[in-house]
Amino acid sequence: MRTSWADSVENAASGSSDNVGTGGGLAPTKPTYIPPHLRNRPPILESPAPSFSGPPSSGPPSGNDRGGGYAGPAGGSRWAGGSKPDFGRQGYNTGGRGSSGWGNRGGWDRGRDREVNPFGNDDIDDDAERAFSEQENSGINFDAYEDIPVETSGNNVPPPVNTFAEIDLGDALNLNIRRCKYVKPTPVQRYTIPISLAGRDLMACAQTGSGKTAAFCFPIISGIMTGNFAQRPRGTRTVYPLALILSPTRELSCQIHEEAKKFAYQTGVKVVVVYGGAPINQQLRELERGVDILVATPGRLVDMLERAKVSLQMIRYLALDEADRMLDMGFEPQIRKIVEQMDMPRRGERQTMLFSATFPKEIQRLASDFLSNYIFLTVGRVGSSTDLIVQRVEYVQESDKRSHLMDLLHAQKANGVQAKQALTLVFVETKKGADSLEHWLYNNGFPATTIHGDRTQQEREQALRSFKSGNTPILVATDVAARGLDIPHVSHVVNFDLPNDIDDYVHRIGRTGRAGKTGLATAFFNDNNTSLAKPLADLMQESNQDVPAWLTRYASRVSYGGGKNRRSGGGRFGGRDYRRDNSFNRGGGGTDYYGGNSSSGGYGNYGGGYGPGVTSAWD
Ligand SMILES: Nc1ncnc2c1ncn2[C@@H]1O[C@H](COP(=O)(O)OP(=O)(O)OP(=O)(O)O)[C@@H](O)[C@H]1O
Repeated sequence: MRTSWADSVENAASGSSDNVGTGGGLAPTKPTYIPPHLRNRPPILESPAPSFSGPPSSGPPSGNDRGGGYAGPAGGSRWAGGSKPDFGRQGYNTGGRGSSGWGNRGGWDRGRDREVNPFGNDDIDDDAERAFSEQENSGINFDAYEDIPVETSGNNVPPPVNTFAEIDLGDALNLNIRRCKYVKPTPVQRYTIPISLAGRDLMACAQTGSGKTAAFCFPIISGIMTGNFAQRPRGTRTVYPLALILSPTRELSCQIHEEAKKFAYQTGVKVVVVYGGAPINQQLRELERGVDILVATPGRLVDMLERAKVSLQMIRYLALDEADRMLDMGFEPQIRKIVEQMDMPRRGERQTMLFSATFPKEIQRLASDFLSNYIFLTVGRVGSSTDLIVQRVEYVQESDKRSHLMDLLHAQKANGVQAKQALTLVFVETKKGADSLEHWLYNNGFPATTIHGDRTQQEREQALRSFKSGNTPILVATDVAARGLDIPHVSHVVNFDLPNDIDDYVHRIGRTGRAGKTGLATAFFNDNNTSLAKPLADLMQESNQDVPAWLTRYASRVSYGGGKNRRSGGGRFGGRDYRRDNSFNRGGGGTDYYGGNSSSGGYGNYGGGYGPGVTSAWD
C-alpha cells in the first residue's frame, strides 16, 4: 500500500504523464496534504505522541533548554559519578571471582573508594526514567529477533549459546545481568559472547539497537574478573588499563561507560571514561584512582597518551564500537596511532573486537590490520536493521521542509494520548541549520533543543538529558547523534536533510526501533538527494517497506556512481565478510556457517572510492 504524500500524487497522476513537479519529470506535484499519521494505517507509534506545554499560538514553550526552562543541573554531573553511599554493597574487595584481587590492579587504593550503585542512583532523571518504565508493559520484545539469520566465517567458530546460564560469566556479572532485566541474550550476544570468551578476535556486524554494547562488555568484564594479569606498575602517575573501548563521540563513550558500570557493579572491575570537551584534570584524577576498563574518544586518549598519563602496554582487550566510523578517514590516523604506534601489545597478543551495524568492505580491509585470525559475524538479514522501523520517504522541496515538518508534528500531537514519552529526533545537515531549525520550532510552540559540534560539551549533555527526560521532546541533531545513542522512547526519526551516505541513514533511523521495539522514520527527499535514490530504494525494498513509485523512477534514472555517496550501490545493513570475495585471497580464512542464511546477492559491493565525506559535526 502506498502511503506517502508523494505516492498519493503518483496515484492521482497514474496513467497520465510523468512530467509533474520540478524534478526533471520525476518529482510529484503537491495535492491537498494529508499528514502521514492521518492516512489509512493503524497508528504505528508504540508510545503515544508528545503533548506539548502549550499550543503554537501560546508563545514559546518553557521546555527549550536555552530558554531557561530546563531545570536540571549542568551536564556532566551524572557521568562524573555521584557520591551516594551504597550501604548494601559488598565492597570492592569482595567483587570478582578471580583470585587476582585488587592488589593485582595496581595504583588504586580501592578500600578508600565507594562504588556508587548504578542501579539505584538518585539522579534527577530518575523521575522521568521511572515514569517511562512504568509505561513499559512487558519489557523488551526479543521475539522480534527470533528468526534472525546469522552468518559466521572464519576458522573453528565456537557454537552460540541460547541462555546466559550456559556461559560462565561469574556470579557478580550474572547478578548484574539480572538487575538489568536481561532475561536472555540477544542474537548478537548469543554468538559474540562464546567467541570472545574463547579468546578469538572478532568483526561483528549487527543491526542497530540489538545489544552490541553488552556483547563486548560482558566478555571483557568476565575476562578481567578471572584473568591472571601481570602486576601493574605502582608508584607512578601513569595508569595501565587492561581493556580499552573506543567510540567516536563523547556522548556514546559516556553511554558505554554508564552501561559498563552497571555490568561491572561489584565485580571488582573499575570502568573509567575519558572524552574531549570536559576538564582533563578531573578525568586524570579519576584515572589515578584506578582503572581496569578505559572507555575513550580517540582525541582525548591520544592527548593522555602523549602526556604519558596512560600506558597501553597492559591492554588485553581492545573494542572498537562503531568500528567502520572509527576507521574511516576522519578517525583512522588517530586509531592507528593508538593501536599501532604507542605501546599497545600487537594483534595476536591482545584480543580485538570490532562492532558496527554497517561494515563497508574497504573498511573491513583496513580493520583486518588490527585483527588476528578473526571471526566475521553478521547478525540479521540484509536490510533487517530496519524491519522494526516503518520507513517513509516524502518528496519535499527545500523551501517546504519546515512547514512539512510542522504538519508532521501537529499530526503526531493530534494522534497522541499521553504524548510526553514520544520523542522525535530530527536530523539536519549542518550545525547552523540545526540552530536555525531549533529556533524556528521554539518560536512555533514546539519545545526543541539541539546537539551538534559547535555546542559546548555541557550544552550537548544538557540537551541530551532534556530530550531523554521528555522536557524537550524534539531534538534537532547533526550526525554527531547518528550512531550508538540508545535513547528510550524515540518514536520518530525525521531525516529533514538526508545524509549523503546510505550507511549514515541506517544508523540515523536506528535511533528508533531499538531492542525489539517498533519505530517510525520519515525522510524528506528532493532533487538534492538524487545520489541516494538508488541505495535508499534498495534498502527500503530489502526491509519490506513501501517504496514510492516516484523514488523507484529516480533510482532507475539517476546515475549514482559518482557524487558524494561513497558507498553507492552498497547501502545495506550489515555486510559480508570481505575475505569471501572472489577477488580476495583468503589465506585460509575459509567458511564455517551456523544456521547461515547467506542472503546472497543482497550484499552490496562497497568497493570504490572512499572519498571525503566526513562531516565536521563529529568529535
Ligand atoms: N539481552 C538483553 N535483554 C534485554 N535488553 C537488552 C539486552 N541487551 C541489550 N539490551 C538493551 O537493548 C538496547 C540497545 O542496546 P545497545 O545500545 O547495546 O544496541 P547497539 O546494538 O549497540 O545499537 P547501535 O548499533 O545503535 O549502537 C539497550 O537499551 C540495552 O539495554
